[in-house]
Amino acid sequence: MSSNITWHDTSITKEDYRKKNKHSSGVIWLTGLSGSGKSTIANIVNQKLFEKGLQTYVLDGDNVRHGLNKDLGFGDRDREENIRRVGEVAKLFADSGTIVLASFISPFRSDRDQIRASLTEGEFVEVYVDCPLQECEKRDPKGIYKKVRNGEIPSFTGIDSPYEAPQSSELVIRTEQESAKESADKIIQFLQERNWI
Ligand SMILES: Nc1ncnc2c1ncn2[C@@H]1O[C@H](COP(=O)(O)OS(=O)(=O)O)[C@@H](OP(=O)(O)O)[C@H]1O
Ligand SMILES: Nc1ncnc2c1ncn2[C@@H]1O[C@H](COP(=O)(O)OP(=O)(O)O)[C@@H](O)[C@H]1O
Repeated sequence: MSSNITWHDTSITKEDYRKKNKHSSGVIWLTGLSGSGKSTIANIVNQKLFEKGLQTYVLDGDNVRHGLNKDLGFGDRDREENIRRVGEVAKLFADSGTIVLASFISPFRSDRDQIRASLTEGEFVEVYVDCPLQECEKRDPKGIYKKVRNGEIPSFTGIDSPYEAPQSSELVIRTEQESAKESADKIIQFLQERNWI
């Protein structure tokens, strides 16, 4: 299908962008149930890194589904395509020297692993935002679980659509047991240990 398309190398490389920014780049991938705390934590990390003068950006499921992926729903195939496209976008951001905070349910292990494989080793940090369904449902920040229980939303993750928890993520964050700020600090500490920042 793409046999007539040629890849163009640019004269400014990822390393050049990183040198200019004075820090490394890559993808911090937050995965977990709806309401587990992905967006909240991604936002705190983003704000803290931004305040340090770093080049960062948040890619968030709800937002991306308003634009780039507004043609996609929540069947297995559409979720897979959602994550594939977002993975490609995240890779472009990483190539531009940006630290990307990607916050998506991303329920399928193979989809997340494919993004890891598409990036250079060490550029993908999987963060499992672990929170029991019962607690997510109690929080229900958008009132979405209420709608699910009223039968208004089919194929909802954790209810009647699967969630495959990571088995070897770089970080596990238990948001029922720690504050969002503590979780954000853990991620930042990890980036410091890995010499990203
Ligand atoms: N059926 C169903 N299942 C799960 N989630 C649903 C569904 N319908 C709508 N929503 C809302 O969409 C947000 C999840 O979008 P994602 O792009 O992260 O999902 S996925 O990775 O493609 O599974 C999710 O937002 P978050 O709460 O931020 O995770 C929900 O608010
Ligand atoms: N430790 C915590 N970490 C993150 N969010 C928390 C925590 N404790 C309570 N919350 C609350 O839980 C909700 C999580 O919502 P959100 O960040 O939108 O989750 P997600 O993006 O995973 O759907 C927010 O209302 C947030 O204030």
